[in-house]
Amino acid sequence: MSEQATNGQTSVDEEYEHHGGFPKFTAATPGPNFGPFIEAMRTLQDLAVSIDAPDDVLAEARAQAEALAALLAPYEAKEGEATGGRVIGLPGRGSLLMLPWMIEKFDAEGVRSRGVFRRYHLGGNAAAHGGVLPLLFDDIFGMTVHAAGRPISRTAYLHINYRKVTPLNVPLVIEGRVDRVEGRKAFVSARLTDEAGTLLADSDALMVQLLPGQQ
Ligand SMILES: CCCCCCCCCCCCCCCC(=O)SCCNC(=O)CCNC(=O)[C@H](O)C(C)(C)COP(=O)(O)OP(=O)(O)OC[C@H]1O[C@@H](n2cnc3c(N)ncnc32)[C@H](O)[C@@H]1OP(=O)(O)O
Repeated sequence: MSEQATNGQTSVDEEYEHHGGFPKFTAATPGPNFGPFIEAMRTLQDLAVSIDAPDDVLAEARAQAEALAALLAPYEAKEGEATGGRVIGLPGRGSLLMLPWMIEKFDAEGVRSRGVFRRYHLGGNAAAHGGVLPLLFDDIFGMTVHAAGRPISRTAYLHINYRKVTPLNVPLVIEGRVDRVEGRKAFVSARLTDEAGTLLADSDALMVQLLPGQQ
């Protein structure tokens, strides 16, 4: 823990601990039902984008979905306290927004993650939607700078080369690394391949370290 500055301002070390204006995130350890609950929600997302059901079935589904929302609404928590996104051992860290991929490697040399794009990621003609690849790359870059020991940074730019169509329900691998650092700037890159090593997309991005108090 850093020392408190005598003039009442926070010290540089404390600003570092707060990672700019970000809240400090700690890992969550939910009960055993959280992971299966999130997986069931993903299956629902797959079905919500793929069903062709009669209206009486939709009426029943709507009633059940509204009942589920009413059950959960009293437990809404603010950022940094909600469980989703803070469970290291779950796909996508237990976040429904993130790709449901598992981190395999997380160190200063780089981050590797493996998973599949699912039916709810469909863009067109059996390929992943082009808009979900930046989500995957941006998340791997956030983790990559974190694993490299850099303070919380924001993505200033992110460039993607779509080399081949990205298939659904096929195990894929993404690897990210820090290429170089210039002051607040970390230049990062990542590659998305299939398990045979075929390149599907690659990306490079600039992650800029936040200043004290910066949102
Ligand atoms: C245990 C529980 C689990 C936790 C385990 C997970 C870990 C995970 C951690 C969370 C990780 C969060 C990760 C959030 C990731 C996002 O938030 S992504 C969201 C999308 N990005 C944004 O919203 C960013 C919006 N933009 C901004 O906020 C500001 O533009 C920025 C990027 C902070 C930069 O603004 P600034 O601080 O005013 O800096 P500025 O002086 O303009 O630029 C600094 C330098 O960068 C250069 N630069 C800035 N922008 C650009 C650009 N677009 N192109 C080229 N150069 C640029 C400048 O030229 C300058 O260069 P130098 O002159 O110093 O050489």
